[in-house]
Amino acid sequence: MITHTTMKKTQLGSRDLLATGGGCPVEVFCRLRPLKDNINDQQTDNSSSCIKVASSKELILYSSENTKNGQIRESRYEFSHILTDNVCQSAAFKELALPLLEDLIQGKSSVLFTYGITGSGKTYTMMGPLNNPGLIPRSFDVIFNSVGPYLGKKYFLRSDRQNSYEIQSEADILLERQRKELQMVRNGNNQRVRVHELSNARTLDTTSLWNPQLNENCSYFVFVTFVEIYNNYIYDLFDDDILNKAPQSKQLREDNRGRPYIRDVKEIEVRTSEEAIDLLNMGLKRRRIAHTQLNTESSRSHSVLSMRLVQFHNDIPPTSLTKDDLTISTIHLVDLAGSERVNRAKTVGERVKEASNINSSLMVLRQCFEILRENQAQGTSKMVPYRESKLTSFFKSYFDGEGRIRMILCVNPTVDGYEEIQHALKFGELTKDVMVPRSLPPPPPPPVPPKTTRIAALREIDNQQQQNAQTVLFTEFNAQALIAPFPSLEYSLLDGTDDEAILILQEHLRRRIEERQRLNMLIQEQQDFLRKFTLELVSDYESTMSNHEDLSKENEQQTKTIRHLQTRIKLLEKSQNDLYKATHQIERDNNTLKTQIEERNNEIKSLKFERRKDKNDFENRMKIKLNEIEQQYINEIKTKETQMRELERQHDDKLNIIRSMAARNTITSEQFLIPINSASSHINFENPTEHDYQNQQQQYHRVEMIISQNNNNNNTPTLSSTSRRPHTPHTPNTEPIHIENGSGHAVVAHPRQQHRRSRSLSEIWLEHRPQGTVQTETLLQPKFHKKVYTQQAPAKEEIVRTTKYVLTHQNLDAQGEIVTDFVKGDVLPSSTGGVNVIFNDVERLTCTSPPDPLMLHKRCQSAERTLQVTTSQSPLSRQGPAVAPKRFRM
Ligand SMILES: Nc1ncnc2c1ncn2[C@@H]1O[C@H](COP(=O)(O)OP(=O)(O)OP(=O)(O)O)[C@@H](O)[C@H]1O
Repeated sequence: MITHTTMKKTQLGSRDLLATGGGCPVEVFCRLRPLKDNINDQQTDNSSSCIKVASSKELILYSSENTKNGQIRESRYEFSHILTDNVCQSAAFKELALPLLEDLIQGKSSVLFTYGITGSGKTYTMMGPLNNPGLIPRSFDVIFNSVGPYLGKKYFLRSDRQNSYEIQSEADILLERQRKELQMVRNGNNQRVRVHELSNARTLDTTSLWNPQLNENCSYFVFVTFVEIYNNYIYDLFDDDILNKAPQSKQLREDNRGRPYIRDVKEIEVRTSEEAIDLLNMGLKRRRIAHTQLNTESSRSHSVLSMRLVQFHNDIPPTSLTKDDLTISTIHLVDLAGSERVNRAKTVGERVKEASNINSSLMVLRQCFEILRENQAQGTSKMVPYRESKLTSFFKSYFDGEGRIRMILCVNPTVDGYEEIQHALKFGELTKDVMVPRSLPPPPPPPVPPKTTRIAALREIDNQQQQNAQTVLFTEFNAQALIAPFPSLEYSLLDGTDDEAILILQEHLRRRIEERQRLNMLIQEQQDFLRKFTLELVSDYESTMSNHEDLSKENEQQTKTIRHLQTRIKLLEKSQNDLYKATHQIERDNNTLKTQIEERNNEIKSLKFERRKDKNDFENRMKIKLNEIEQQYINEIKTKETQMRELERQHDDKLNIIRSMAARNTITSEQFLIPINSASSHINFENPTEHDYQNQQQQYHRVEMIISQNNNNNNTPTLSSTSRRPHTPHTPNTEPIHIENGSGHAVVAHPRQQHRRSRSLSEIWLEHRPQGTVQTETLLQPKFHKKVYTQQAPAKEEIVRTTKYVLTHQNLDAQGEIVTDFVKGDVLPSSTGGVNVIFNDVERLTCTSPPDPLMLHKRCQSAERTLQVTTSQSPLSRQGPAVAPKRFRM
């Protein structure tokens, strides 16, 4: 029965098993390398050791640099066992590998790693030199010393290439043997001869395996495979194709029980230690090594030598033997490539790539152990990254409990590798705490017949053979009797009457007849036996043939299934490759997009930066411009202020004149109300604007009109001199002026609004009344003391003699009434000797039809302060007015 115990373990799960106490720890042994290289007899660069062995399980590591307070830093590490530098190869073998070989014979699997930094003695420990072999050659010796006498027939088992074996028929065995011999003849056997020479040169390990449980009633078969994992690709070191320039890497697969196996790997049946060591040496020659600064022969790949022991009980007849009757156990001896720091090993080119691959696969191994430990210590269930490297994928089932795991931590205790040693020791100590599920014990062996039974059986066979031989001898004896010579009758036959002779002859003939009858009977018996035997044979043959046919059919069926499965696998592989390609493409696209996004982001950043810079520039320019504009406006305002002051000064002069005139004149009509604080009359004397100035001008004009009317009507209230407006508009007198009219009503006038134009007698008016001007019948007419009248455009000489100019202009308004404008101006001499007329006033006389008397009455009642004059009292008669009554508004 096959005793691969992995699957059940895997299904149970390591945590469950550990929880139930079913785990066993990874055993970590530390082997110290002597400082002096025994082989090359070279002293290493740094001859002082940084390691001191404290006990068989503990060592102390000393730092090369002192601490701050001048003390040497030391750290302690504990392992399952420490092998000091004086432990020889044989002792190391007994300590490290022998227990695993005992397990192997008992049907248990295991894996033994050598781990360490480059040049620490891993290959030395595993392979060793010819005269001082390492663990692998010694393991071969011990295994063949133990099971050698009980090896089964060669080629009886053939690997199914999926971790199991098929049982071969006699014919298949014969064919296989012929094939192999033919192959050897074809190969010229050169290589084998050469490696045989090597194996003969080595020192044989005579250690015999003490194994009381070795079952002598079993047949044993030993198979070996040898692969290397280089740059995360698996190569078969037994495959001659590896000598090609571009060797094909092997795929890692899982069998139907989830155990990894290497597809199409060459598994060679070995019958002697020499044969195995020959193969080992052949593989080693093919393994990739290189010269580095730290090791003249540095392994650039992880090598895995797997020795598989298959056993079955002899009491099972070969014809009824099945796969399930086989007990298969494996030991994997793994020589890991050394971790190395590129700057220390001074590697370049291809070596750097190798080193990075080595380091990364070792890192995955470390991560697996670390996560396993974390999961176990903290009860977490983090995913263990087995699949991240071929090395860990291959041994995944061992982490799940297929067998024991042992690790030899090789250390070269030179001081200059302190940090790396510390790293390796830490890892070793951590690994020691990792638990792997315990392998299930192999199934109980089928009842083994006692040794005596076997011998008795052999004796029985021997007796039977002897009996058969005797039967044959007996038969031969009787045959001799059958041809026994007649008795001598020379004398008797001469005389026909010789009765005595006749009697003798008769007797002889009678005996011969009897003998012949007996022989005939015997022959008959033999014939019957033969016939029966032949019939049995025939029937056996027929049944065998029918079985054979059945098997052939089954075989065909299975071959078809295999082919079908192979096709499917190919298809799956193809689709997997496609998926890989697609994934790679997606990754590439992804990277491209990421790069593009980064570029865009950078562009956006630079644009933002530029925009911010532009904005700052613009703001600065704006500030400068605003300052300039502000300055310009301030200058303009100052100029305007100066101009305004000048105008004010001129008007002050005029006002002074008006004031003096106003002191002599009276206001007659109470209807002439000067609006006080109305929107139109409001002037800001503090900061007078052009509009204020115009308003002021209009007020002057009104006052003039009032004065003009007063002169006509002689019905005037008195304007007290105290109520005159102040001299300057900047210091306005806000007190109202009280004016009494003739009817005793008090009217209020604002002193500032009582400006009037100068009426100095020195003024000479030039009245320009164009031809066709209609004489209106208005009551109010402008009056000029001294005036020159003209209908034409005045000549320069006429204007020079005058100081004031007035132009009478008429037009019709929307109601068809005549509107008369008196446009007035000051005549001022110009600097070039001419004159300028500066127009500064317009008086308008407007005629409007009178409103409804009722409405008029109402309006008079209201407190509306509008200046109005009613010139006609005639209401609307039935006949209608001959001349429409007029109302004048100023
Ligand atoms: N225990 C030892 N006794 C004597 N010599 C040793 C021992 N261990 C290692 N050496 C020597 O040290 C040198 C380096 O050893 P080895 O090649 O085994 O290192 P390694 O760890 O396999 O290195 P790499 O990882 O680079 O392959 C070899 O010359 C070897 O002979």
